[in-house]
Amino acid sequence: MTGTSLTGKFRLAVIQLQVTGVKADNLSRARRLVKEAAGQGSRLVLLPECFNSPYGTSFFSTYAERIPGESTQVLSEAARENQVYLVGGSIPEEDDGKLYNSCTVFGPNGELILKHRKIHLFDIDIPGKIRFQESEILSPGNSLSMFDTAFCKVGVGICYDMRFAELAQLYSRKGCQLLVYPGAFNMTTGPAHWELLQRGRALDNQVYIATASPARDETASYVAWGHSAVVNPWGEVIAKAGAEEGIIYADIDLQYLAGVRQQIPITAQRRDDLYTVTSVQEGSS
Ligand SMILES: NC(=O)CCC(=O)C(=O)O
Repeated sequence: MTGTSLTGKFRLAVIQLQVTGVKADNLSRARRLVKEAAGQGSRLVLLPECFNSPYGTSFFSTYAERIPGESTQVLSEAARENQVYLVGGSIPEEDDGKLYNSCTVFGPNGELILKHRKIHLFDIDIPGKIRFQESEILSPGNSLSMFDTAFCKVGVGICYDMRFAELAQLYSRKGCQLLVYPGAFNMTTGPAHWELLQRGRALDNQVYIATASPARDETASYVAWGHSAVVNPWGEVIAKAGAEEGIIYADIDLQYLAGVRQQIPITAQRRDDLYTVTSVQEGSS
């Protein structure tokens, strides 16, 4: 279903969850915070990357689940009970002997409407700072992932996926007005790039961007930067968390987005005769 509400506005909530090693606690806290967000009028709620498990290659196989499974059952119920679109962050997914970093999205009836497997695995090596190799354990997804809501079309990426401008551009060209990235940047790249990337993706594509990080836990093996945020199509940060657990809210205004696109009409001005970004998955939606 496409289209917008009568006002062209809807409320988005981003949950910056404190993720612990106890899966049941992560699930119950996520469920409680989804309810709280819905109670504040949110129609779309976003959870962080790896919301049911500590983030780290040594944890993925232990916490991995099939989909559907325990964690996605909780997400489905939370979406249905609260009548929200729920972007369920991500979980380590096990399928056919492989592990993926997968985001599931549920509609207000609790039905699974999308599964996105992280396309770009987080493999970096910054000497003296951080080395992380998701590809030692995980397999990449191979699909773009978009879903329709009653308000607008939404594109999904997971964390490192945000570094790839082409993906965001394709989502925008396919009609997405909001891009969501569950993510877990770290204490090196977080302060340097997290907000910059979000503002860049928003400005380049004249879309809203929402990111959800786990809350910071200084005792964890991987310390997440936090600072979940929402950025508008003008490139302004309109909601931002600190390092701790909490919910941030933003009103997504599609008339405002249309106004920005009208004032600075880069889409119509693009020189498709000189350059283009194409998907090998034409028709994917
Ligand atoms: N979980 C991730 O993909 C982390 C990405 C990250 O920190 C980056 O700098 O990129």
